[in-house]
Amino acid sequence: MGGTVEVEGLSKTYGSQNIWHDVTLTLPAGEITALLGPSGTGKSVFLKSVMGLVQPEAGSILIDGTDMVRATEAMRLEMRKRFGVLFQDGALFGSMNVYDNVAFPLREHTKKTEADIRAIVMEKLDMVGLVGQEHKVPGEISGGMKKRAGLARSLVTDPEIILIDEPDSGLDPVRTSNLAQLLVEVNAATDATMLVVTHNIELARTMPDNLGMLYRRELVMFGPREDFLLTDHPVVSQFMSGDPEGPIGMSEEVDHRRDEPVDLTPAYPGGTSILTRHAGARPVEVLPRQLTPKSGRPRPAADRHRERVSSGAAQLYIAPDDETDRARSLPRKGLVTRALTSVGDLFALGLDAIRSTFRRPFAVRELLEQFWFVVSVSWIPAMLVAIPFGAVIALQLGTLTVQVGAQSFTGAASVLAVVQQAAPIVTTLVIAGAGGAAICADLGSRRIKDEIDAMRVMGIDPVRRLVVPRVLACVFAAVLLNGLVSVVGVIGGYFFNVVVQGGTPGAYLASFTALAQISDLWVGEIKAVIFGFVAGVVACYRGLNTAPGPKGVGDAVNQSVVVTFLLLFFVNFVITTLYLQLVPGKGA
Ligand SMILES: Nc1ncnc2c1ncn2[C@@H]1O[C@H](COP(=O)(O)OP(=O)(O)OP(=O)(O)O)[C@@H](O)[C@H]1O
Repeated sequence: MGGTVEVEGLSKTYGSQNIWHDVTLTLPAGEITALLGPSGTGKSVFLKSVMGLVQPEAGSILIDGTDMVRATEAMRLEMRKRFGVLFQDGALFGSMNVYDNVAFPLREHTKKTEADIRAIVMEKLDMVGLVGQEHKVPGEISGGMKKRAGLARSLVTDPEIILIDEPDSGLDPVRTSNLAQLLVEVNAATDATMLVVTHNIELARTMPDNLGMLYRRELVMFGPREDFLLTDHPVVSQFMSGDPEGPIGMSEEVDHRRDEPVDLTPAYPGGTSILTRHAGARPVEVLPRQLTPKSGRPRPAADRHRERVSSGAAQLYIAPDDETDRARSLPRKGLVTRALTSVGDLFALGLDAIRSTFRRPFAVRELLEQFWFVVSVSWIPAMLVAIPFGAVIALQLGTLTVQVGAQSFTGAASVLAVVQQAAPIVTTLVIAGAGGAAICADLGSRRIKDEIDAMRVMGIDPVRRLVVPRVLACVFAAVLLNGLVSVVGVIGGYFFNVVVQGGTPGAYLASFTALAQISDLWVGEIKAVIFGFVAGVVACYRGLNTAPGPKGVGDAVNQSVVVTFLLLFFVNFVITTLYLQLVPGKGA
């Protein structure tokens, strides 16, 4: 049987926006519970809080004794292995076909053979009617198929708690009913605790054992279907009948701002229920029929639920009308506080990436793919920039040394300028502009498609799986390209100094060997390592923290490139100053 989820006094804010506060409810073990509410009332935020993906400011979420609010990320990753989650659009990984998507949690968390994995995957695909479609990638299947594939993936590890975000979104009524029936069959077969977020009235009437409703930042009602569906609470009955008249308006923001209390007198006096109104002239005094498994398999949760209702253990909760709490608004964090928080989070991600580099299993394939990708998009621009850069430095220094009568130092000055300064900066600017921007866009679009959250709820750490390979790819690519850019820059400088400005080849090389030392060459590569690391961490940080929507991804890419450039010049200044102070020049 699935676990019990006990939510106590839970509150969540975003900036100054109070999403909901003091939410208290219990998801009874093995039963199906639906959470309803108009758009924007924070149903998805609540679901993510239960998964530990969103951090509420107050309250607790106890799952068999573990508090998801206070648990460390490592504990949450472990707890989430007990969850199966179906996101709104399935949150399938776009780079894998349906089969690999469904097999993913088994490959990550079990030592099963491929033959065993195949048997489980095909059984789940059969359950959701997707046999024959397993070789298609998410871009080739319909919204409904994505949902069913997401459901199959959420079931492969036999989860104890199944969380489902809007199973009906984007589906026609028949497929919605089929999916609801499928969820009931799954509940009968697994006895898992299920929480379904929806605003589909038919689904809410026929599927769950318990229902709750969020409205105007609070849980207005929660309890067994037998009571909830027969209530005359104006908010609940308006919502359940889809009536445009009533306390629920066009937008949650406007509803929030209204300061008058909700009128709790029934809109339809005389004890008529929402069901009566649904049936028009024919009064219906009984509950709508609840879906039962067509397989004929008994649903143990239904018996336990009946028992709880008849013994009086299951009670309907109705929120008191409390205006003061509702009107509460929180102070917004200042710009400086937000900037400092971002810098702190960026550092924390950098440290986490270093720590996670030494954790197993290491995503070698992802590293190789990312390294190849970063090098392939960066090497041509890097080379094209290196030649004029080397030439400009050689011409400038060549002219200057002639002016002061020190032509014999031209070689040393140009090579050191290219190797120590120009090459690492050029390389990393190109890596940040080409590779880093693409990494940021990739992670950002995965985030807005819920792929990152899907990974976390499967108990997989995105830092180990996604960030470490990308950061290391940037570091290795920076070292490799820095070497190439140095060579091309030095050759370019030699060509312009010796061929164009008439310098002597022997003097060019002799001055270099006389004045430069091996550490001068090393410092360039050390800079490349550090700059590559900075470019990779900033790109991943902005990608993983992208705001919702395509504009959010665009903004994140822009900020990632700008922030990397600023950091690079600052870090270069610090390293150069330290090097020149700490390492005496040859012959100094
Ligand atoms: N990461 C976030 N940052 C800031 N605000 C957020 C974030 N996620 C959600 N919100 C805000 O929280 C509120 C509730 O959003 P949520 O998606 O939970 O609503 P919902 O009830 O699931 O709506 P719908 O039924 O339309 O999906 C919205 O105002 C949304 O803008």
